[in-house]
Amino acid sequence: MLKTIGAVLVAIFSLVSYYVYDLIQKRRQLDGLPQPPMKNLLLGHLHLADECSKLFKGLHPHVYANYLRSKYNLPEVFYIDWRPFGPLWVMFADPELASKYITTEQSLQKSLFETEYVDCVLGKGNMVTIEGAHHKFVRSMFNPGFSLNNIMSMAGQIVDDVVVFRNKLRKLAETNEWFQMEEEATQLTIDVIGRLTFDVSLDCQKQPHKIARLFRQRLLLLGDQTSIFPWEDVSLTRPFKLWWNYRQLDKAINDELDAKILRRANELSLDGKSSKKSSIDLALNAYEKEQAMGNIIGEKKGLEAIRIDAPHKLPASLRTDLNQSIKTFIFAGHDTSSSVISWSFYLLHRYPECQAKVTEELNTIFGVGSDIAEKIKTDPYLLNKCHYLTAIVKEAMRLFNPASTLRSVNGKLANQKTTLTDPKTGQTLPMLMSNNALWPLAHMIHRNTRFFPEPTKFVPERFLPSQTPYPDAELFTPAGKDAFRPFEKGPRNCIGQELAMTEIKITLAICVRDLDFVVEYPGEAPDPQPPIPESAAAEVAEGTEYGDALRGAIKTGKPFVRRYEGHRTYQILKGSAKPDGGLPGRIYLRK
Ligand code: HEM
Repeated sequence: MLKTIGAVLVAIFSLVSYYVYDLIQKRRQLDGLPQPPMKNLLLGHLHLADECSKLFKGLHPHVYANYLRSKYNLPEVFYIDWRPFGPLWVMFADPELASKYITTEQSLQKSLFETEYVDCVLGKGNMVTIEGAHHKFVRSMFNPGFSLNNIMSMAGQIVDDVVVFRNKLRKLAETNEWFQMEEEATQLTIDVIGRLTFDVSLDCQKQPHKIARLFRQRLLLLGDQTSIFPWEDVSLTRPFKLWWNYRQLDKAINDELDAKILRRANELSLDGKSSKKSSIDLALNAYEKEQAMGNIIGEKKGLEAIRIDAPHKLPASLRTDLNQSIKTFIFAGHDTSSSVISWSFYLLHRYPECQAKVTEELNTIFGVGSDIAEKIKTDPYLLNKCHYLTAIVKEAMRLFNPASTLRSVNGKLANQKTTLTDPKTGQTLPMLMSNNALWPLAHMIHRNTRFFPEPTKFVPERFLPSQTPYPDAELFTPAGKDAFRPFEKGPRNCIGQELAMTEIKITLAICVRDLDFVVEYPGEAPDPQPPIPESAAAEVAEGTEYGDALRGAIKTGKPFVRRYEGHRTYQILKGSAKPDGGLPGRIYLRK
């Protein structure tokens, strides 16, 4: 017996020793590469994971690398080693290198850290995580539905949904009711996605819709995604609840899809094409055309062309692609757009001079006291003249970007570059190392002072060459062409970017001239406006009032209201980067 126990102990000891030895060898590969200081080879940068998760508790982890870069004055590509509790990160603050090696000139596969999470939300086979020919097929089927021309042709319907939103806000202003802006904006963006996808409003703004409810429930079920250490977020019932929620969501979407197919069958004109412009209509048109030409992968050539005019005629693989794509549009499109709408309201209140400028622009383009909703319906291209409004949306997304991409080098693929050369330092940097993830971190790139001087300040004019206070910024040079990347770049960029920009601009154009949103967190003074620091590292530095108070609270464990770069409305991770607390507050009619 003693012999057996002894043998087991020796085996465990040998395994642990080998594991530690292997980890230390892996950390040694980072010698001489740009990185923050390691405490020792055993712990790597885990002490920094601990520091960041305490200083920025509750915040979206995309703030960590930006903080470490300023604190340790790191170059524009650097490594952070969180193995074995996370990946070896390769962080990019240089937009040119990010596009050249990761997203555009060479477009790398999505990283496992991204695909595992997204597949858990949407199920396998969704547009965000599929690769290669399957991705090309699905993307090209949906491209027509998301083209700018098609979105502009649906502007009138988007206006109808925005008018419901504006009327709700007006009512909330009349009753002086406390509410969460992001909640209201999310119902609007789901209605807009419904319009674009099915050609009917899901009417979420008027009554709760099953699909929206199940989806929101799903995101909540996924728990805390900010935990770095596995023991921080454990739930035994979660897998079952997620499975049940998935079944219901799948069914609800299939029901809506079948209803759409039946409506389309009635709408089919004599030549067999639907004149409707929803993305499902256009995708079915594209599929039928490709199928008639024998271009569908996996189908034999010469099969008789089908017309999908009844739910049972939808091929099973196409049903799965459509169902997964609808889920993806809701996932990728609802809270990203609603967050930008929410932050734009917040920022316009905080910066009255910007509010005055946008009001002046709206008055000039649409007329003083005009019904902007009606004017956009008559001529949606008037939106193209709203240059300052567009700059506000861009600056809101620069400061509070809702999403980004994570990639990895797959050693099995031929012709893939596995090292990069940083032209500024001349150093060759490996991109392929054990368990690593490459992050062209929009949050950090958007704070790169070469392109965005005084990065923590809200300055919409920086996007307008004739008005920018930073004419020497590299944003206006070829090097700066990819510096603003809220929708990412290359073949895997956001398919919904024209829809997002159009719906956000329509919403702001219709609402912000008359409505003023003021933040109010429960139990806190309304309208918090902490000073804007030079950087996040300067804000939390020891010796500053906020930095010392924060450290005191960390030590004592007392509750503490955090802020980031001078904003109480910091970003949290819940599917995407959203405003903390759903951006709570009250709305007022402007005099
Ligand atoms: C302000 C709003 C939005 C932002 C900031 C945003 C941002 C992004 C980003 C950064 C990606 C790349 C993700 C990755 O590589 O993993 C992406 C992909 C995607 N987005 Fe958006 N998005 C927005 C709105 C929308 C909307 C409204 C839709 C559709 C209704 C949408 C649908 C998608 C889809 C389907 C993908 C995957 C595309 C592909 O891989 O081919 N997004 N988005």
